[in-house]
Amino acid sequence: MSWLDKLTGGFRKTADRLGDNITGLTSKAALDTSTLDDIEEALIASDIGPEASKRIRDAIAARRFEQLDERGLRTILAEEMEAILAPVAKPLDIWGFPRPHVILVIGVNGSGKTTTIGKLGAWLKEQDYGVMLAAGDTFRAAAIEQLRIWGERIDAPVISGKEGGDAAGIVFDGVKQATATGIDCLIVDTAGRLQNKTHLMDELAKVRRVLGRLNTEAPHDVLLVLDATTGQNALNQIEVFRNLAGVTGLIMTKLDGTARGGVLVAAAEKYKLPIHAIGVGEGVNDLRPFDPRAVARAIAGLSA
Ligand SMILES: Nc1nc2c(ncn2[C@@H]2O[C@H](COP(=O)(O)OP(=O)(O)OP(=O)(O)O)[C@@H](O)[C@H]2O)c(=O)[nH]1
Repeated sequence: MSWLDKLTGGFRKTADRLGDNITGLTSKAALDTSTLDDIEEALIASDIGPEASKRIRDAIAARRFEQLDERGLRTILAEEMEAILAPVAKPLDIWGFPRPHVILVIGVNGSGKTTTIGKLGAWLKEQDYGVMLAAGDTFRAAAIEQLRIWGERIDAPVISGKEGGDAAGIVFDGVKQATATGIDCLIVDTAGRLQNKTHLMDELAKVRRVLGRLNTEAPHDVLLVLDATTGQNALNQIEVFRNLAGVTGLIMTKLDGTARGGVLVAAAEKYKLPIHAIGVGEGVNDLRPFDPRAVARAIAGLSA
């Protein structure tokens, strides 16, 4: 299956929800105010968020359509969602020296952090970059083990310690070893226990201090991994982690199998943070750079 087919398939449930919500809205003779209101409501009900939904409604109103059939409406929605998504689509750029480029990956437990790190590592390796992983989530032994398994799968070395060990120490070792062995990119897993925010903030601050001592530019990226199935809760997580850790970019995962993929558009409009990639499956090739046109058309239920 091509990646584009996979993308469209991944967004099927989201597109179905949007489709259900807009059904019948275009049968009226003219696109009047009440139809525009209904379209805005349908978008909000599709997790696209109040800000983006209002913006899309205003854009449709400004285009002064006499009438639209359903396919026409889907096309306009795709165009307007693309206009929101395009400014935040930003491929990860790991150029720059000195090496290694350090990516800190943050997010709540279960958001798909470890899987995303594995997939991201595989994607970078595909481009011939040397990749190393660091198991900075020392809170659970299972998390360390899971990262080791991903390391084996993608053939990347993994720096890890004991359960309950010092995350900053592991990151320190990671940078040292990555530097010594000429690794291009070090990807660091972190704990995501929001239950104890002070501890989490202290831990992330310590990791940053240690990194900064070794390389003033590091971490080069702080990527927040979000689980699309949590819908609006994903937006709350942006709010929390932005304040907690300083987020430089987003990766939205689990867009397959959820009807809540519209939250991607909501996040783009509300926070304007770069979106680097999206996850549409658990497999090693299921993370891809964020293509705003393809994603907007997939959400609108149009083939790419
Ligand atoms: N369908 C689907 N499942 C995913 C995706 N990304 C991750 N998962 C699954 O989501 C679950 C949680 O992913 P993890 O990578 O363990 O999440 P985590 O944030 O590291 O969680 P902890 O290890 O508890 O800290 C796993 O079963 C993954 O296989 C995705 O894009 N699509």
